[in-house]
Amino acid sequence: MNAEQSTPRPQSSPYVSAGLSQPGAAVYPGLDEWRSLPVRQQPHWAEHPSHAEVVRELSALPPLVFAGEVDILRERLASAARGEAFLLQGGDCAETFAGSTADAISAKVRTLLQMAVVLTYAASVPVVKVGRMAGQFAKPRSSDTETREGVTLPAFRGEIVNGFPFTPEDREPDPARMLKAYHTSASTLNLVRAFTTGGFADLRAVSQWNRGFMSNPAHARYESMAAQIERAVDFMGVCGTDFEALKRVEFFASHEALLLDYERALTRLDSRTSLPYATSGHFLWIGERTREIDGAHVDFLSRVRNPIGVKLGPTTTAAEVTDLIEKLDPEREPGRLTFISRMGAGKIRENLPRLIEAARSTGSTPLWITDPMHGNTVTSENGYKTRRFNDVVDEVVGFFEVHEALGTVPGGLHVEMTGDDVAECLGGADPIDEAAFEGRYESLCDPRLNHKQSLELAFLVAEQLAKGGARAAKGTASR
Ligand SMILES: O=C[C@H](O)[C@H](O)COP(=O)(O)O
Ligand SMILES: C=C(OP(=O)(O)O)C(=O)O
Repeated sequence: MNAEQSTPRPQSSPYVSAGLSQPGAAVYPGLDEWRSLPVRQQPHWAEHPSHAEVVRELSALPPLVFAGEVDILRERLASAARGEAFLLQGGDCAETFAGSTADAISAKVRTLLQMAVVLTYAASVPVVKVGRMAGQFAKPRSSDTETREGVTLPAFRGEIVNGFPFTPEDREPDPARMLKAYHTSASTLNLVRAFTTGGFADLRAVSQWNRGFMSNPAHARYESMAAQIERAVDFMGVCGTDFEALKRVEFFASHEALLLDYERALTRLDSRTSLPYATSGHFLWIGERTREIDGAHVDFLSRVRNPIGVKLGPTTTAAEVTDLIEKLDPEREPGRLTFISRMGAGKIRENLPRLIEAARSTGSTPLWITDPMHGNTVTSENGYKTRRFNDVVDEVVGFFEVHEALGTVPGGLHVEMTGDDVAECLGGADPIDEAAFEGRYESLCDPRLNHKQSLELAFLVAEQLAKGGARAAKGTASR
């Protein structure tokens, strides 16, 4: 595990000490077991005067996603694990309440749809689209505190916990923020659902998704691909094809299941099966700092039916991988478990193979995806957290190389990105330099790819996928 983790601090809840589950929350055997385990990266707010009331209110609110949708995503992820689809997962490092505007959500969704079109068209592979959005409000931190000019305050842990401004009032964790996160997630999801089913995502509008974005090389390449797609669609129209299927896209929401008070309060029993689902998002992942096998996060997520991801950093051992499989996917259920490797460009080729081999030895076929962001964070000369686009690309290429060498499936990409024209990651075809950070660095935590860099990465991934597809086809032909 990571040396950055803070000390485990078992926490208690008034409900647990009373031997009760939260009023209104799903009651199911084992769902509260996590409360007796070491839990990392939580605010210490159980004694806050509004904590119990907020949890009670959250427990009574409607689910944000439905169990049936979650089951569909599990099936889609199973196809990706078999190599029949590719998972594209992306969004902000940390969503913000004020930043959850219609324009920002639209730009993010359009960018993801553009990336998906590039992957689908250039590599002939269906893309499972998952936003890192409508719930990505909690952040694990390397340190519990932050010091500026001799003043030490609690670290910013995402707007679901505390505020970003460096004042004692803002940095004080406030449970009422969980309600704000819930309502912001609900309005974001509402708009995403409208965008993806109400005509905005119609494939016949593929070139319109480019409108409003700054012109750049990836943009021009996209325009030319969009024109080809539109010609093909027109041709199909002339042939009498029914376009209903092109009008809407499936789009799922995901976030790191970090804040267990929130996740537990939003867990509901599915009316069809009476099984527990975390209804804060379709896909939830466990972060690199909270994936210890005997910890609260792994235990809690082992008990819900959602597809679960686990981040695997450079120190992950083969034994940790097999233990995670036994705990999170004992039935070896297709689509249940996704491993998100985030090794760093310099380490992936050496570290990933033994983890894949370990998983293979258990008879499990998890979905393997790459997060080429989190292992490649550096600090710029002018003091910003950043990532070099070339490192991101190198980690992606390493991921494909490792899977090709082992004959396994490189199943997806997980990126921190935005549809906005920010300057947070260095490089790209229309290069961002350090000076640009001064006016256009907006992330409250980690650096994101901007719209151009995201599109450029999609073209590069599509090339890798197309090469793999061509090799597979050749292999099949010669068999
Ligand atoms: O997004 C990931 C983590 O929350 C982030 O990298 C932690 O950053 P820190 O090391 O600045 O706390
Ligand atoms: C914290 C994150 O990543 P990791 O757990 O891989 O560090 C994240 O994806 O926001």
